[in-house]
Amino acid sequence: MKLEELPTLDDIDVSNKKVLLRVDFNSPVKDEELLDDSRIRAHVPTIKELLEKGAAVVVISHQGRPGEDDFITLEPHAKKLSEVLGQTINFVDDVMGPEARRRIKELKPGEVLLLDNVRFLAEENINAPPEVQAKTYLVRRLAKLFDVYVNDAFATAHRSQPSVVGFPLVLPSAMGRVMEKEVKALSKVFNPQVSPKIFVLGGGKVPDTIVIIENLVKNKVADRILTTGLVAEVFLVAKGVDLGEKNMEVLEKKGLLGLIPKAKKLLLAGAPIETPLDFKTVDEEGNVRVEPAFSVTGLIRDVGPATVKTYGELMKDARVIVMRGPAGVMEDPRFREGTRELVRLALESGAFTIFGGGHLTAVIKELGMEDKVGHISTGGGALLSFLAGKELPALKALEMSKERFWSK
Ligand SMILES: Nc1ncnc2c1ncn2[C@@H]1O[C@H](COP(=O)(O)OP(=O)(O)O)[C@@H](O)[C@H]1O
Ligand SMILES: O=C(OP(=O)(O)O)[C@H](O)COP(=O)(O)O
Repeated sequence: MKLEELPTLDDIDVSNKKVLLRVDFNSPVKDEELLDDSRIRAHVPTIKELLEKGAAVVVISHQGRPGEDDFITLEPHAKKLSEVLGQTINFVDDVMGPEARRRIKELKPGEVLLLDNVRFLAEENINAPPEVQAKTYLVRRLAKLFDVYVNDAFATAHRSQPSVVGFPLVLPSAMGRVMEKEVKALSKVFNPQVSPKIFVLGGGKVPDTIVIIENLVKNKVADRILTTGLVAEVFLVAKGVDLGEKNMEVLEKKGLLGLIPKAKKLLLAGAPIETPLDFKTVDEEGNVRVEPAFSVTGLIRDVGPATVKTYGELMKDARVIVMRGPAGVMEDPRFREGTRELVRLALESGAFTIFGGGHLTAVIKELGMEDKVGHISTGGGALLSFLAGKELPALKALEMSKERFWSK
């Protein structure tokens, strides 16, 4: 099935219906506060449209992952949503317990209820095929309270989790406006014929990024891959560079050392992967300095100026630049410069730019350069999986839903 053939809000009747709307409100967080509200704002048109069409809208999302600092309640998201929607949002600190179910049942057309972080449920943290996820407690408990399921969470479309792929198998389903816009825009802007294509990949989700790099290389999508963030550290170690005890400890604690053989394999196969020349580091006394990548003594926090310059030069040759994940720990203003400069250089390069992930969206806004961007995706991993030619489970599930409910 072609993606354009998936049902949208134009194809479903939601008047007086109870709609379960999966969004991605997952936002950068510091000290339990939201650092950026772009993802919340992005879903407002879908929510407004459903309300205007007479639906009672129950919104479901995740935030962070268990064990991470950003794994928090959606209470701040509810406050923000009320503000940007200009309407009071009902919030329940529960997902499928008696209180949540009571509030869902009582919700009236024109009202919005936000459930709490769906990853508070163990089931949501497991990836499995749609048929399996349709049988989870979450889906069995909640599906009977709804008439329609709408998936607007493009940024989570690469996850095969119950709230993404389980509901479409048991409820008539459609894409929300964000999902529709992303899928249509990316299919249009990402022309396989236009090259060179440079991918600048950073951030902290290294296992996902390595799988994506494998696909980018296998399908010959990327002409060059410039690594930053923790992704770069793994590739440097794979090249045999000694990053020092402290950085190796970080990689070990994050469970990233196991990825080194995969990274080595990619390098040995001649994958066009570049690594940073220098880093901004911090020592135990809190002194920040720039150190060459091959003789690092402090804790790596950002890429250094030589890396920015070299990557900037390489980006000048690109016709398409895809960037995802920050180059350093940009939550700390002392380590924001690498990410900011790389974003700026990409935007000034003249290439068509595609940015993904919550952190970079925040930087583009901060630079005030939104008008120079080719496409800002709400997704990071989902965007790259899509561009690397992988099937997105969320779309696959919507396709299965269409076959089950729409062809009758
Ligand atoms: N060298 C580094 N060491 C530790 N953490 C890093 C490093 N570089 C980036 N990070 C962290 O990666 C996180 C963002 O990664 P990720 O979630 O993959 O990006 P995004 O949300 O933009 O998709 C940030 O919290 C940032 O602090
Ligand atoms: O922020 C997200 O992905 P991204 O960092 O790749 O953009 C999505 O909310 C998915 O989150 P996950 O990678 O914890 O499944």
